[in-house]
Amino acid sequence: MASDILVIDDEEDIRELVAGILSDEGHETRTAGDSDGALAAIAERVPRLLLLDIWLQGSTLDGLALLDKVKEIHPDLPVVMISGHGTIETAVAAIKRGAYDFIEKPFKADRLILICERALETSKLKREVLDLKKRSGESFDLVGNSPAINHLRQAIERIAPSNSRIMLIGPSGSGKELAARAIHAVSNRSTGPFVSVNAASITPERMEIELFGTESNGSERKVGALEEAHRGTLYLDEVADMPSETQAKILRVLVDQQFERVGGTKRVKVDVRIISSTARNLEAMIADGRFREDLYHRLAVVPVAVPPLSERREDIPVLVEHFMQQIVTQVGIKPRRLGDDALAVLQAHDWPGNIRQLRNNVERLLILTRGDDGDAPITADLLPAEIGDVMPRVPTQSDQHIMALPLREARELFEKEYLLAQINRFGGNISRTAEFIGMERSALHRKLKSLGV
Ligand SMILES: Nc1ncnc2c1ncn2[C@@H]1O[C@H](COP(=O)(O)OP(=O)(O)OP(=O)(O)O)[C@@H](O)[C@H]1O
Repeated sequence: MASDILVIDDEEDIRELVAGILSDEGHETRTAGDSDGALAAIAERVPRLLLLDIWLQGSTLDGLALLDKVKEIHPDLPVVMISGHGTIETAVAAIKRGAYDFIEKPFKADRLILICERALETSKLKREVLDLKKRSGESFDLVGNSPAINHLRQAIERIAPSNSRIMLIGPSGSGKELAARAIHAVSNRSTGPFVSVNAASITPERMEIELFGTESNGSERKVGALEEAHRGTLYLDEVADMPSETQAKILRVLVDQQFERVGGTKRVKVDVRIISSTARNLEAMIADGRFREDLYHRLAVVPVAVPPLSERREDIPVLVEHFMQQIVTQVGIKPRRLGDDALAVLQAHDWPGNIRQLRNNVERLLILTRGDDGDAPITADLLPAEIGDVMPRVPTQSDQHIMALPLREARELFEKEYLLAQINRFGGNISRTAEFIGMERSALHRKLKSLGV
């Protein structure tokens, strides 16, 4: 990986030696003997990596001061410090101030090359992650205009600025984590970390290590999620799956605002806002003694309901559009139009897996049809059978095949199934159903009555 590297050292022979080794590896190198020369070179063109001597004799700024200055202007530019014998402590201090690593003089060429390659690779990965985040259109905006999602949005705006603990209650895939991220993003902790712990995917034995971390427990040393989330938000996903011992410990953290690492004795104080979530009926679990009532009251200071997708079907068209855009940019495929029939099926389905399941289906459709004619709309027959099943299959409730029925009965059966599916699609709204199927509202009412619906 050829890169532009700036070597800053007051000793000319070291400068030239380092630059020579790196040039032999195919890198483009520039050199500077003091801080003014270095800043001028950076201003001319920002290099990909700086190699910076800690001692810069006869220079306006010494190595550490120059590091601070560089980090102020280019926080993402990686800097490797060159330390002489006896300046190791300063080198360690430099790392705390943002340097990537240090190399001690005298050094072997291999070691210099390795450290530089690593610094360049890490910085490249960081840039790629940022870029991917941008391209994936990752945002914490809740898409939708239904009364249900508007209500949720208002609740988020109202509760985000306070520090109160929130419990998000809603079925799997309904957007609880997204809501938690949205709360964090508009809270006054937004510049702090958002750390997510999924209680359902961690074994009970690992749970405490994940949450509290360990203090030199043999070879393992781990910073726990609570510590990681200091000055930010800790999202505890599916709290109902937390083992009872962990429940007791979490309760103590909430009461004392401090905890001990696994195998440790020191009390660690943290400032963390906890947002928790559950898809289960915690009240029933409390009644059965499977969840602590005192913990529930501490976590659910503000309970917020996240509605299932079946209660906000009117959001389905905008959600589909939103996911299409997202997937098209992520996967790098051409956008497609969804036919009215496919949209009708998607809107009529019950979505037990909620928004996540809808997103998966949009992705599947786009991938399946990527080689097809880009202008033709995607039709309903491409949807998997379990999604298409909501469309009236005639006859559904009768045991008899439709061909065994006289026309009047077959027509009535069809009308009943068709109307039920359409009404369900419009969330039970008769006016909107009537408008779509092209009937007067009063006529539809009469029809439903005559069909015994
Ligand atoms: N209102 C929304 N607008 C846009 N995308 C959404 C919305 N709600 C959810 N999503 C997307 O749907 C997917 C599932 O959401 P999320 O992970 O937040 O659900 P969850 O309720 O936390 O699920 P689980 O309980 O299984 O952890 C994510 O890709 C999320 O970005």
